[in-house]
Amino acid sequence: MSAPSQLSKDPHNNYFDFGAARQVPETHTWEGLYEHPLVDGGVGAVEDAVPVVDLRDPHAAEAVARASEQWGTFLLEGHGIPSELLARVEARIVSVFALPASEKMRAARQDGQSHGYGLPPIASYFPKTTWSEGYTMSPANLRAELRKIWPDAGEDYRHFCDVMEEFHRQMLAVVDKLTVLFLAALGVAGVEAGRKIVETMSETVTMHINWYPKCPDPKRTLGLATHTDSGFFTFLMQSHVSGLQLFRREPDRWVGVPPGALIVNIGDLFQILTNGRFRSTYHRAIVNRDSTRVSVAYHLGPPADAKVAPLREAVGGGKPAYRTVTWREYFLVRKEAFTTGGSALQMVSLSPGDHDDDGDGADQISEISS
Ligand SMILES: C=C1C[C@]23C[C@@]1(O)CC[C@H]2[C@@]12CCC[C@@](C)(C(=O)O1)[C@H]2[C@@H]3C(=O)O
Ligand SMILES: O=C(O)CCC(=O)C(=O)O
Ligand SMILES: [Fe+2]
Repeated sequence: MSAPSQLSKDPHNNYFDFGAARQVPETHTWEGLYEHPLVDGGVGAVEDAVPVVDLRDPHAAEAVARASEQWGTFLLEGHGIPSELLARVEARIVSVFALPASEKMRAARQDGQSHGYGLPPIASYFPKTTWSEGYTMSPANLRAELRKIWPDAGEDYRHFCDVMEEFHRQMLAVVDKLTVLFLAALGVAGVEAGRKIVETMSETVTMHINWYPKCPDPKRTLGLATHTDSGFFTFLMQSHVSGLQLFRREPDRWVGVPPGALIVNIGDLFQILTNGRFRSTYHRAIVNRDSTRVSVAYHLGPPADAKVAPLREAVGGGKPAYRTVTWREYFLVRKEAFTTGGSALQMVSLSPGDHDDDGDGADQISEISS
C-alpha cells in the first residue's frame, strides 16, 4: 500500500495500489458477505431470471411496470446503442484508471463534493474500504472536469471526452423512450409532461465510472458496498465480466446479474414518486481473481432542490406513502440512515413500518450494518 504524503488525510481517499497487492489487507476485508446464498439471474434461470424489457416490444410498458414493481431492476434490450460504442466507452474508462496515481489524484473528490475521482460518496459511511476506484462526472461539465487529469488537453483527453459525450447523446434517446414507457405504466397522460421531465433530467445527468481490479482473495472483499441508487433511475453498463448482484427477499438471496447487458435500476426517489409502486433495489458489486471489471452508471434524477412527492396518479384514492423531499435533503436522510443502521425510505415514510423498503421489517441487510 502506498500513501504518498500529498494525498488526502481521509483514509478512504488515500491511494491504494491494487496492482501491487498480493493479499487483501485488513482495511479492505468485509464480514458477512456470504451469509445469503448466491443464485444465477441469467436469462436461462427459471425462478430468478432478471426480467428483460425490449424497447421494440409493443407491450414494453407492461413489461416495464411488472419489472419495476416486482424487481426494481431489468435488463434492457433493443436500446439501439451500438455495442461498438459500448466497447469504446469501456476502453476509455480503462485508460483513465490506468493512469499513474499522481495524475488521477489531481481530480480527487474533495469532502462533500459530488464530483471527482476516488471512492463514491457512500464509501465514507463504512469502516472498510472497497476493492475499486471510481470517478463521478457530469456530462454538462465533462471537459472542465477532465482537464484536472489531463491539463494539456491532449489526445487521450479528447478521446475520452468525445466518447463519453457520444455515449451521453445516445443515452438521452434511450432515456426519452424509457420515460415514455414509465409514464404509460403509471397512467400519467401527456407527451408534454414527458418531454419536460426528460429535459430536466438530462440537465442533471451524473455518470459514475467504476473500476474493479483483479483481486488475489476476492471472497474477503467487496467492489461496491450494498446500496440502492437514490435518484429516479440509473442505467448501468458493465463489461463482459460478472460482478453485479441484486438482493432479493423470501428467501433472502443474492441474484447474479448476467454480464454485458444494459441494466436499469429504479432509485429511491422513483419509489417515492410512484408512492411505493416501483421499488428501488439493493445491489452490490463483487470482484474476482482473474479479470478486471468496469462499469458506468448513468444516474438520472431531479434537480437537487426540486420537490419530489408521490404522484397524484400513483396515490389515486389512497394516501401518500412518503413525505415530500428534495434529492439534496434525501442525501442527508440517507447519511443518517447509514450511521444509525436505519432505512432512508422508512425515515421519509408517512406510515413507518408499512413501507419497509425490503419487505420484512428489518431495516438493512447484513453487511451494511456489520
Ligand atoms: C448522482 C449521484 C448518485 C450517486 C451520488 C451521486 O451524486 C454521484 C455518485 C452516485 C453513486 C455511485 C455509486 C453508488 C452511490 C450510492 C454512491 O455512493 O455514489 C451512487 C449515488 C446514489 O445513487 O445515491
Ligand atoms: O458496477 C456495478 O455493477 C454497480 C455500480 C453501481 O451500482 C453504481 O455505480 O451505482
Ligand atoms: Fe448503484
